[in-house]
Amino acid sequence: MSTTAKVYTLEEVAKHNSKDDCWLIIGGKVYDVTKFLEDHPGGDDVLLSSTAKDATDDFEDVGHSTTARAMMDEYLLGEIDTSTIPARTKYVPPKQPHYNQDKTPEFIIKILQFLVPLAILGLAVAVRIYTKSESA
Ligand code: HEM
Repeated sequence: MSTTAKVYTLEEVAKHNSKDDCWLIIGGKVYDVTKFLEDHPGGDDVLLSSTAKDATDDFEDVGHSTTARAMMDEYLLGEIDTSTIPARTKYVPPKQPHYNQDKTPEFIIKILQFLVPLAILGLAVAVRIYTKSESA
């Protein structure tokens, strides 16, 4: 066996994504599982849906047995050029909508927040004084 394994790009591997031609990337290696599709205990659909990407997580999530891992050598083609696999996208939380959506200038809101309670208080005092002088 040759010691220099063939190195494939993701683009190259991704072309093999059908029932008649199915390649997988698992643990940095490339496997041609076309002949195994029908015999895979987990079914062919899961294998096909794991094509054109790094299927390591899919493979590991199932918790494959050592028997399953030993079988893989039979389908080994070569290695994947890891630089061709896009890095995991980091979760970016959506931006919180701004509270002040109507674009009213902030300072007007601040002034109103101060003035409205003051106006209510003033009105209350005025009513009180007025009713007092009326009853006197
Ligand atoms: C060369 C690659 C693969 C080989 C040789 C392989 C082999 C096997 C074997 C032998 C089993 C029987 C259970 C065991 O011994 O662990 C199995 C089950 C299974 N495999 Fe794979 N598998 C491969 C890739 C994948 C991938 C990429 C997925 C994607 C999700 C997958 C999903 C499953 C599922 C869902 C089961 C059924 C588990 C259950 O019902 O208990 N396999 N596989």
